[in-house]
Amino acid sequence: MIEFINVDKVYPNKVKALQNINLKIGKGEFVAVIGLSGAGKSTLIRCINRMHDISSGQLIVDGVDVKKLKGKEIRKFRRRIGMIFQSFNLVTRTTVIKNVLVSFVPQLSFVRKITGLFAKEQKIKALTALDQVGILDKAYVRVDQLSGGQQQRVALARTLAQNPDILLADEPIASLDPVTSKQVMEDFKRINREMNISVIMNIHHVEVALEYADRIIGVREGQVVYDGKSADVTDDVLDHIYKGKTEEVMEEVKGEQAYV
Ligand SMILES: Nc1ncnc2c1ncn2[C@@H]1O[C@H](COP(=O)(O)OP(=O)(O)OP(=O)(O)O)[C@@H](O)[C@H]1O
Repeated sequence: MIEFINVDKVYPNKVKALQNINLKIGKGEFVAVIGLSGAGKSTLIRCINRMHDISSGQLIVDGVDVKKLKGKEIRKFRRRIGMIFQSFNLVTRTTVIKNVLVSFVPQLSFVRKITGLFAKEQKIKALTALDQVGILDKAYVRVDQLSGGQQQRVALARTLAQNPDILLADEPIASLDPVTSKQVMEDFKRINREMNISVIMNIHHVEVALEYADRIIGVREGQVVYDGKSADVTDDVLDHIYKGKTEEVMEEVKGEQAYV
């Protein structure tokens, strides 16, 4: 369970990115966070694994008060929370399996670290994770020979190899074409259902969010302005979350018409 209690986040430049956030996200939920650019979606997600510190309030993740974690505790805590980024964050000049094995480096002994020797059990875990995302046959292929969608699956496998309880995804399909995006979203959905891993995803594609997520959290100017089932999201709800956008587009259209 992830619980935000009266959470505020103010960046050092005084930008109030989150204001009085109160949320409860249960184990195994698939949540999409939507909203305009700059609304606070990334900040909301990145507070969960302490990539960003909250400024006030309380954030409890599976009974852990995230704000109180220190040093080694933060690293240990993060191992339970996988993070997927838009840019995949892979070492492209090496093989797929090596990229997945990298996730075990913090757990290696000093000798294994300097020799790069991974235990058999770790290799099995890495291969299992690649199988779970359907790219086991690419294990010994260099990452730079893979498509964007396949690279995102490698990133997903690297995270799965750690047996996370929670998967945070920050715009995971932003740089993928629509067909590949669907495949990656199917992977997330399968992992969510079959492994009961909670997924909290920041996503710009509203129609994809509505199709795959069970719950939508709409953020506007740092505040939660909608929290409900995807099936209950109406045009009015979207207008409320994206308030201002329609008027902006209309202004642009009017401007363009003036040129014609
Ligand atoms: N490191 C930072 N330092 C200062 N301000 C920041 C920082 N990161 C984000 N912000 C500001 O906080 C607000 C929320 O940003 P955030 O990145 O969370 O929004 P977002 O909804 O994820 O946007 P996008 O969809 O464009 O990624 C914005 O006004 C942004 O400029």
